[in-house]
Amino acid sequence: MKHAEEKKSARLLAAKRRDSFPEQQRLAWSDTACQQAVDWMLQREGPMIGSIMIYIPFRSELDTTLLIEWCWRTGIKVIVPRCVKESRAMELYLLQAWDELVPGAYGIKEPDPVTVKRWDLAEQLPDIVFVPGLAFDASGGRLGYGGGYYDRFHDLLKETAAEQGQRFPLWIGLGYEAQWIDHVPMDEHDAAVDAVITEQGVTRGRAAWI
Ligand SMILES: Nc1nc2c(c(=O)[nH]1)N(C=O)[C@@H](CNc1ccc(C(=O)N[C@@H](CCC(=O)O)C(=O)O)cc1)CN2
Ligand SMILES: Nc1ncnc2c1ncn2[C@@H]1O[C@H](COP(=O)(O)OP(=O)(O)OP(=O)(O)O)[C@@H](O)[C@H]1O
Repeated sequence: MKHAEEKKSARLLAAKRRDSFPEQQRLAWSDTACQQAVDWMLQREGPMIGSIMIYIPFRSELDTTLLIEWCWRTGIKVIVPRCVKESRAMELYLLQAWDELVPGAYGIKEPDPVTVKRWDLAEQLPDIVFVPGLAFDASGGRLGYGGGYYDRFHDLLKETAAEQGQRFPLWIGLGYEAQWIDHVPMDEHDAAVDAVITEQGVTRGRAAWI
């Protein structure tokens, strides 16, 4: 990987910066950003959204609670991943209530694999995937924790979309304004986001059509 060292130091810096904001500030930004995502989903043209895939926040990540609860109230299906550490893959589950989450890999809350309904990608792809990040840049660059989980999942989605003749989901980053950086070092396997939503609104990456 060409940018391994550069990414490592960028990760440390970005994590430190994101952690430095007081929790109350982060929660306020999070709720506003979630509301921006709701407004965008309501205003965008095309068929109504049927399902989203979204992360459950850990550490100082943007808190997605408001967006998830809005989807539940609106009848939009909420799909949440679970990490399989051995293969660095993600399994998907249909989340319907908070008590379906249990402590999982890396201390992230994940759907209880024993009781929660599995989501079969081959049957239906989510319409939107909201991805977490340590930092984003204006051309869709995204810096993650380095597990490659979302990049690998992006490949799987691509294959599945091609096999099933389904539309590829919108790939949207969620973060605070404070998470913009000038340039995210991107390797060939890195998936760029179509847009980033923050408390200030939607910023399109290379996909001006969103
Ligand atoms: N909420 C949430 N869920 C998510 C992600 C995420 O970023 N946020 N992921 C997005 O990919 C995956 C989890 N990826 C992770 C990868 C590494 C570490 C981690 O703790 N890394 C160590 C350093 C690793 C090492 O090199 O030893 C660390 O940061 O201290 C955590 C999560 C899947 N689920
Ligand atoms: N599509 C892929 N197939 C196989 N390995 C991959 C793929 N994408 C990434 N990897 C591997 O995963 C590791 C982490 O990649 P990278 O540093 O880009 O992670 P990241 O995008 O920051 O993390 P994440 O997506 O988990 O937030 C690298 O070793 C990389 O080679």
